[in-house]
Amino acid sequence: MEDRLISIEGIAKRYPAAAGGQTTIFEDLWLRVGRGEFVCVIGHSGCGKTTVLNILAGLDAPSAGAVIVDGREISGPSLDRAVIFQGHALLPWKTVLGNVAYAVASRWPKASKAEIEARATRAIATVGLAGAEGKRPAELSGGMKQRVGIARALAIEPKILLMDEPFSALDALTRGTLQEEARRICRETGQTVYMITHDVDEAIYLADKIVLMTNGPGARIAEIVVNPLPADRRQGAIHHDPNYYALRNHLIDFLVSRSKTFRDDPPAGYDPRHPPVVRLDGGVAAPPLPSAAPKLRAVAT
Ligand SMILES: Nc1ncnc2c1ncn2[C@@H]1O[C@H](COP(=O)(O)OP(=O)(O)OP(=O)(O)O)[C@@H](O)[C@H]1O
Repeated sequence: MEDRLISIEGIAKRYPAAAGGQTTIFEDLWLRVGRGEFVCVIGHSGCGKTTVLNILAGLDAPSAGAVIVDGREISGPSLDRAVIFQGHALLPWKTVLGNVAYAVASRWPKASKAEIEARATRAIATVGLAGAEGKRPAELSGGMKQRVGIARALAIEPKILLMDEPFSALDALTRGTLQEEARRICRETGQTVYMITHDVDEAIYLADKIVLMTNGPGARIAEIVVNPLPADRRQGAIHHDPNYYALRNHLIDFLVSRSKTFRDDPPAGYDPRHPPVVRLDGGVAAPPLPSAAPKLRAVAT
């Protein structure tokens, strides 16, 4: 039985349309995320991924529906939910230690300076930045700044880590290293993560579950793909896993074709409250599948 931490319950987002009326960016989104799960969300630009993440962060509100975290409906930002954006948003006048300590002090306002610095120093070491505590953001590379962003988020021990394409602005080598560290840290700490990515391989490496969103307007969650790769996967070797190409093909096929056709041609029996959960286990094939897709088994949540 899943220990549910996040429950997205029928949320929609609408904006006034230029020609009058309203534009519905997405509607009737339902998703449950278990404690300790690493969820990656994939979908084309404009389908509302960032809007959903902002709603989870409490920075935006849905036009309909609700988000329940740990049994309570969220109504605004909270230190229980830390956000890591693509840009690092560090305070330029503070050192690495100062930036992380600032967040720690907001979380535990009664803690002593020594306790705050000790906690911040530990988080900085966790992301491999020991020795750089005294540097200011202008003295850091993009990868180092993003590490500080991760340290700052982790240092406050959030219930949920929300990441919006956190590695997309980095060079390939740094991105790979940070993906490995993010996965290691999140596994070691049992961190629950909700992350947006455009990078299919990043999702395959990091996620326990991959949420596929259809194109907007009126975007939906088309399905939830359970990652069949073993938990102790290694980044440089995942392409040797027998399920790797089937998974990759399935995700790319969705982005290339089904994300566009889903709205007009949803699979028979599609229920937005229970998007199909797809498992690549070589089992019996079930809809919704294009003919070229690997054998999948779809089960209701
Ligand atoms: N304040 C606003 N008023 C009107 N439309 C808006 C507003 N904010 C966002 N939108 C629209 O909502 C849609 C979803 O935006 P959002 O940034 O959530 O998409 P996304 O899937 O994260 O895209 P990307 O992958 O490009 O970051 C876009 O079409 C955007 O133009």
